[in-house]
Amino acid sequence: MIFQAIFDCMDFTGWLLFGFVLLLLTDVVRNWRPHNFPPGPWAVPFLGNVFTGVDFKTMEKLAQEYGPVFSLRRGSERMVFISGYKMVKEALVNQLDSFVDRPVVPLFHVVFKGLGIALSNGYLWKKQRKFTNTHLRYFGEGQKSLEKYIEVESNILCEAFQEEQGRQFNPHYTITNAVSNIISSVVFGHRFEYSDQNFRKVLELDNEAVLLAGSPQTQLYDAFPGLLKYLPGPHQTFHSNYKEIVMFLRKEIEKHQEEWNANDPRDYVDVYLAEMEKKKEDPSAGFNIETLLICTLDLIEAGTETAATTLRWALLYMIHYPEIQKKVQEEIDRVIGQSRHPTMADRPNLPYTDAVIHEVQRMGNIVPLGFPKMASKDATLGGYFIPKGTAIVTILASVLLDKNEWATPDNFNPEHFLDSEGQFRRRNAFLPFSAGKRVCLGEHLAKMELFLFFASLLQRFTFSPAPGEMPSLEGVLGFTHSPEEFKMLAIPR
Ligand code: HEM
Repeated sequence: MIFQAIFDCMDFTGWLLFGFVLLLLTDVVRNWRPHNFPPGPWAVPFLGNVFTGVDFKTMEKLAQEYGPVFSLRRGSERMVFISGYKMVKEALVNQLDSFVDRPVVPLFHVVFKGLGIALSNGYLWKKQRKFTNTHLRYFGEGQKSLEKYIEVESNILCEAFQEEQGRQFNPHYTITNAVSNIISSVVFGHRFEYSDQNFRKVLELDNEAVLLAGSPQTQLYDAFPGLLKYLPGPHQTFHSNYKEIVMFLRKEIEKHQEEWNANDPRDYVDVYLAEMEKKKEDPSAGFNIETLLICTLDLIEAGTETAATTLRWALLYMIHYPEIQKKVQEEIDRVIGQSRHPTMADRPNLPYTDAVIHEVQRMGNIVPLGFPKMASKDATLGGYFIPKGTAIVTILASVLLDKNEWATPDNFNPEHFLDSEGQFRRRNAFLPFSAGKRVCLGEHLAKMELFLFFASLLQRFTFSPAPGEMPSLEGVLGFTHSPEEFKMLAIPR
């Protein structure tokens, strides 16, 4: 009776208010924080914390306020953030099976569709990762070994720098092309000339996509994919860039299919095509053309942007710290000299150079938030309850810059990786490749690339800023943390 009377005298505004309160209540009930869930800032009704930029600097501030395990809500999805070496190690290493899966990230899902290696799960992920790992490990020997490929490419890169004849230039795409040529040789059996405009376009599209992936406007897509897919915005550029990259990769695969000879496997794609024949009886392992396409995307992308960005940071730090550059060159001159190329066998004899590369990776901090993860089962972390299916972010930046682990966390200091005798010293909190079951698949390859490219460049050149233009060490935040564009001089030694 009372409700009837209220309804009878409600006007349009009253109904609007009533509808809003009802929606608000539904939102509150639907997004009720589970018992003992990690704390976090107050979330705006309906939207959650979409106005909090998910970048490592903001996340560090939140960790100071809420502790090493805290949460945010985007739309109606809750995300848990894990900060600092102690807690990240607990999550990835001590609780090895708790956070193995990837969540569906709508922005990426449009492209990767849960296939391939980096964003797949379960049986398909296990099979694809194992197959790719085996191929990378036994890629080839002698003239076709990974080390040989990197040595040859380092030489070509040095020649390209030489052609600049001491003039100022931006090394961005020459380095990216050189690094990409290593994984391209593994995957497609050939490299791309630095003058190849088609490939350059692919590298530029990828670079733009990686930058866009980190912007708050693009990330808004993850909170409201159903609505935003119809609206203009940076997410549209992101998706159309990937469309073009995928088209490029598809053409390479089609060429391989035409030329395929079961008795003469030349590269990853050829070996994968053979595996597709063998695994016909096991469709859930996912050995088919669509998964191959995404595996090549994973490898080319993860194998290019990361190591190339690290090398750009390396040159930038050398420009900023000429006395450190000089010490690296002196060590290389003493151990290798000028008459032969650096090899992996030289690494144990170049502890200072090795320490500098590690310190570049620590300060470069190129994947600050790691790759997204998901609780594979109900878990407890730092005393908080994390239900199965919750999205997890391990803040790798907070490990590489952890005040409890590094003597001078915010300063470039190769001594972090040297003992009192000047010998190389491993550090547990050095986790740029993450850890646990999802640890970077290309760690071994990346370490070879960084060492051989860096040592070859410093053997042949001295790097300095373009006159009057000391480049910034601030960095640009996208999906990766990369240097701002800079020009430099490469003076032959
Ligand atoms: C300096 C260079 C590199 C860095 C810093 C780096 C870093 C990372 C990180 C942080 C992850 C996420 C791990 C996790 O989820 O816990 C990852 C995954 C991955 N990386 Fe790398 N990476 C580098 C180079 C490479 C290279 C050269 C390749 C090429 C083979 C590669 C292939 C992959 C793949 C396929 C994954 C996904 C693994 C999976 O989900 O099972 N990475 N990398």
